[in-house]
Amino acid sequence: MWTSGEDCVYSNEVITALSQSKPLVALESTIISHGMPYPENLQTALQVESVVRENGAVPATIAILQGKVHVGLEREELEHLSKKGKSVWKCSTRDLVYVLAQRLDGATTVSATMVIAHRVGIPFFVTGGIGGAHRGSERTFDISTDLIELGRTPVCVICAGVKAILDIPKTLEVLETQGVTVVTYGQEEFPAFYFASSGIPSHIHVDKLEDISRMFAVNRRWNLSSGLLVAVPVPRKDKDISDRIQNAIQEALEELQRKQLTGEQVTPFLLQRIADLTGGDSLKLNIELILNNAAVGAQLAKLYASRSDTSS
Ligand SMILES: O=c1[nH]cc([C@@H]2O[C@H](COP(=O)(O)O)[C@@H](O)[C@H]2O)c(=O)[nH]1
Repeated sequence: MWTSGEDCVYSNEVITALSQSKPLVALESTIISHGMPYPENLQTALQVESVVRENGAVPATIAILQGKVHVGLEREELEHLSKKGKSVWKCSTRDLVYVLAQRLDGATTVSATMVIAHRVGIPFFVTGGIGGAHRGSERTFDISTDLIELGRTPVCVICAGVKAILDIPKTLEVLETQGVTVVTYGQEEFPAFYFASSGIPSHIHVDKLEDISRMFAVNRRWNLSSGLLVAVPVPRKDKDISDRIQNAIQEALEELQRKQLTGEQVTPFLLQRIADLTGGDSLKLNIELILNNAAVGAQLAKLYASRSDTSS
């Protein structure tokens, strides 16, 4: 446990869980500030935490507030981040030292949340979708740090696959290069966030959470530096919504090209445009898939905590 009270503040719920070795699930905060509008972001963050509790684990939403790492947020802190939205620093691994040193507020992305979760000893982390290799990344080099962090931080990340706004085959190639084990839960095809189907077969798929728990136990026993990425298909398979989201993705990508946005602005812009163009349907699906991931992640954390062959 990271005991430096100077830099790290734990919520009471998280402190108790850590001291009693209860299963914990880390949650990111960029999804709250940059991934969704207010008030849906606040409602979703609270719901995700409830789903984690209902499934037998303790939620630890991670963010940086006035230069301190918070592991577990109180309601007013969640409200603060939700309302400040995109004016909060989008903090990926490269930004951590700046945001901490300047005593800023930072919403942690998948990469920074992984770094912090690992540091405080939380092996499971639930999110919606990870960042990836953007379309055209062979020219722009726009590849999310999330993929690199997965290669060097041994945390089990539960997501709904990789968004179709990204280049999915390239994303999987980069993960392979980084030595990341990617496993799809419950189907053969790798899921594409809004869509259960991507047309791309998974390198590894399993049907039981016990298999994933055992894989992560091996990862930890071998002391690997890489993480385990678990892809959980979105539960709703509605052809009509899928078609509308597919069209919206095309339109949003064309707008992106015209606007010439780059770097950390790309993902929030696309998510917002797709939500606008689908009249909020993509946002509803986004919320559904995160809640589903939260249930799966909490069950997995609980299962893992009951193993007799692990120490963490
Ligand atoms: O559906 C979502 N996917 C991803 C993100 C966030 O976007 C980050 C990736 O950003 P970039 O593509 O700039 O690396 C992820 O780590 C995550 O925090 C999000 O808010 N919503």
